[in-house]
Amino acid sequence: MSTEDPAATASTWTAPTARRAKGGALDTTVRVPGSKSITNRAYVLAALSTGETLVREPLDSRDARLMLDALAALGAGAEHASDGVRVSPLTPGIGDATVTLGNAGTVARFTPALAALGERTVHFDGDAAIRRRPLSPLLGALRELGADIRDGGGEPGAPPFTVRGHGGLTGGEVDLDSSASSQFLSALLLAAPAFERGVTVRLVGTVPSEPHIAMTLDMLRRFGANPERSGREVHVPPATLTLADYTVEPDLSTAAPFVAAPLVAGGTVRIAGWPRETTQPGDWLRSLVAELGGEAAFERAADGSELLRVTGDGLLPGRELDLHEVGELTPVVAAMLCFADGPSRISGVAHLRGHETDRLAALATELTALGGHVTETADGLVITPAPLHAGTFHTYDDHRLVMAGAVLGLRVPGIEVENPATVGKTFPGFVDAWHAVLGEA
Ligand SMILES: O=C(O)C1=C[C@@H](OP(=O)(O)O)[C@@H](O)[C@H](O)C1
Ligand SMILES: C=C(OP(=O)(O)O)C(=O)O
Repeated sequence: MSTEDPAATASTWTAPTARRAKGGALDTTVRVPGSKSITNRAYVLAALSTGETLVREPLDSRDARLMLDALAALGAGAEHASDGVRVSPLTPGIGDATVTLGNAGTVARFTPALAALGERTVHFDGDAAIRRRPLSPLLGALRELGADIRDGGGEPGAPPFTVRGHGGLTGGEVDLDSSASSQFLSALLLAAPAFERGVTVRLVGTVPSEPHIAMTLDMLRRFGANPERSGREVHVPPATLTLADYTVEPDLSTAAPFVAAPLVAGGTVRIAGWPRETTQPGDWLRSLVAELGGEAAFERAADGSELLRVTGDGLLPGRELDLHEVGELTPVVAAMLCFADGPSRISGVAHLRGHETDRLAALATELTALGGHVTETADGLVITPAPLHAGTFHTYDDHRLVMAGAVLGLRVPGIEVENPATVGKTFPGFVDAWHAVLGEA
């Protein structure tokens, strides 16, 4: 998997219709790769630990490789073994280093603090898209906590920028507006055990993607830190991190199009390894299935492993959904709701304008171009039922738009998904897995 800008490999993919599925209704099991959010947190926490950590079943994708490359540039080690990736801690080092961000929010937000803890001069830059994504509230907070960060000639507080490491960060109290991305808060919390005074973050504004904050706190605890949250304050005292072994869960947000498939096309799809307890936002899909008239139930496979069985009949009601906590699911959910028999409204996701692309604008434009009646609001989308037709679905270098295009193709022949390779941000094997689910492997 290349970490080159995927725009370079543009082509189109005709998303298969479910009509072609063997035997009519879907009936299959799919295994999705490891969680991007958990994998990249595990790598960061492992790099901050005192000993080696074996990260089992990690995601291998553009974002995960960018994170490993970033940590290597900052002095950590990563050895690919048959049972996972062995990450060894950051080492001090001098001279210049470069961190390539791609369009990975987790790399752009989680690694600058690590550079400030070291002694290198580290240059950060990435795809054109990451230069437009919000970062400045985080860089401002890091400066207040003692980091030496210099703008690199573009927009202030955006890539390119340089972090000059002076061997550590004082830390302490800081105000943070994390309303544009929960990753700002996660970034401070993940690095805080290594700050001399830890950190106390006083939150200004509302933080989206709440499950991702719960994920950060949970993983900090597993690595030995003691974060405490009280109202709008989060405190992480200094701590020595260590964890020998960590197993990554399947990515439940990557599972979203596979959960959508039986609801949109009718039939059953089983998702292997769905955890009974998790902090992942994708777990909310189980309640969405019920709300949309389908069924999602845990099942045990013949080999004893857990599955989530999702069943639907292709009939979907319109719904009003606040996706503030689960924003990354919006593209797939919007695609599903295009097939509902009544109007729908998605709200609470203004921050999606700062994702891989402006997802609200992209979804409204692309779904309208295919015949849909989809309009943007300040913080979401209004979707009114209308028949869709064949056409090109532009994906704006956004993996989740590829997944949304696949869902549209289930019921609309001739959806040409532009640049399917960009899905490699989180699931390089997505197109093959999708064909397999439709019985076309
Ligand atoms: O911390 C994380 O791993 C993530 C947090 C969320 O970011 P935002 O809060 O910016 O939406 C989510 O959308 C992103 O895909 C992954
Ligand atoms: C917003 C997303 O990614 P990132 O980690 O780049 O923010 C996403 O995966 O939907």
